[in-house]
Amino acid sequence: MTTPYILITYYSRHGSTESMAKYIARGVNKVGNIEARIRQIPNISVTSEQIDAELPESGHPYVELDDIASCSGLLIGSPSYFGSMAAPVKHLIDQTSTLWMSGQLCDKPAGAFTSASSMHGGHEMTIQSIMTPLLHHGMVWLGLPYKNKSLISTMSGGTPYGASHLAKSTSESNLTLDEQLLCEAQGKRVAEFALKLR
Ligand SMILES: Cc1cc2nc3c(=O)[nH]c(=O)nc-3n(C[C@H](O)[C@H](O)[C@H](O)COP(=O)(O)O)c2cc1C
Repeated sequence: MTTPYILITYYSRHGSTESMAKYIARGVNKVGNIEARIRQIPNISVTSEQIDAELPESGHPYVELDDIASCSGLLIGSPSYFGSMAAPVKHLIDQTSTLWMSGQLCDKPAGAFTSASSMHGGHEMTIQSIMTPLLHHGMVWLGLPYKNKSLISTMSGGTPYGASHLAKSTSESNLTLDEQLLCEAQGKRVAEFALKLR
């Protein structure tokens, strides 16, 4: 029997959201009997003729529809772009209509995480923008409960809707300890629920 996995898929241009994905995977892998699968979301092109390379130049492999279809839980990460998910993330989600019709994601746990460069620039809104389509899929939305003390102590990212990182500059991807702990807590929670819901 294959080990169940939580798919952590993200888009990241400057590394912050990718960094969060790694901490979230740590939380998943702490649970046991379930593993983290990290996949990046490819960028999209402004010219429809351009074909992306099949393999990314660096980092995690590109996500495929099969990764999404067979996961036991899903965590999607996006930088905050104008208070919403980045276009490549929406583009990926818009390719999941076959999974919506077959109900393959229904009753599976889900969450989202984001990196944003200003404190009030849309952390929560970005996470909520990802929540909407995943609710259409019938997924069971999981936030971050306040029993995680880092939600109170954080002076940067971290929301009850999902993990976030405050990247003070575009290239700043170092998470604070509170942000790291919240990422881990989110991964662990989704993994635990995935095992309960199976
Ligand atoms: C097109 C664009 C729009 C952005 N919009 C926002 C925004 O609305 N709020 C915000 O706080 N940061 C915004 N940012 C900053 C990014 O969210 C931030 O740099 C993020 O940490 C990048 O994540 P990455 O390192 O994973 O690429 C924007 C950046 C770009 C390029």
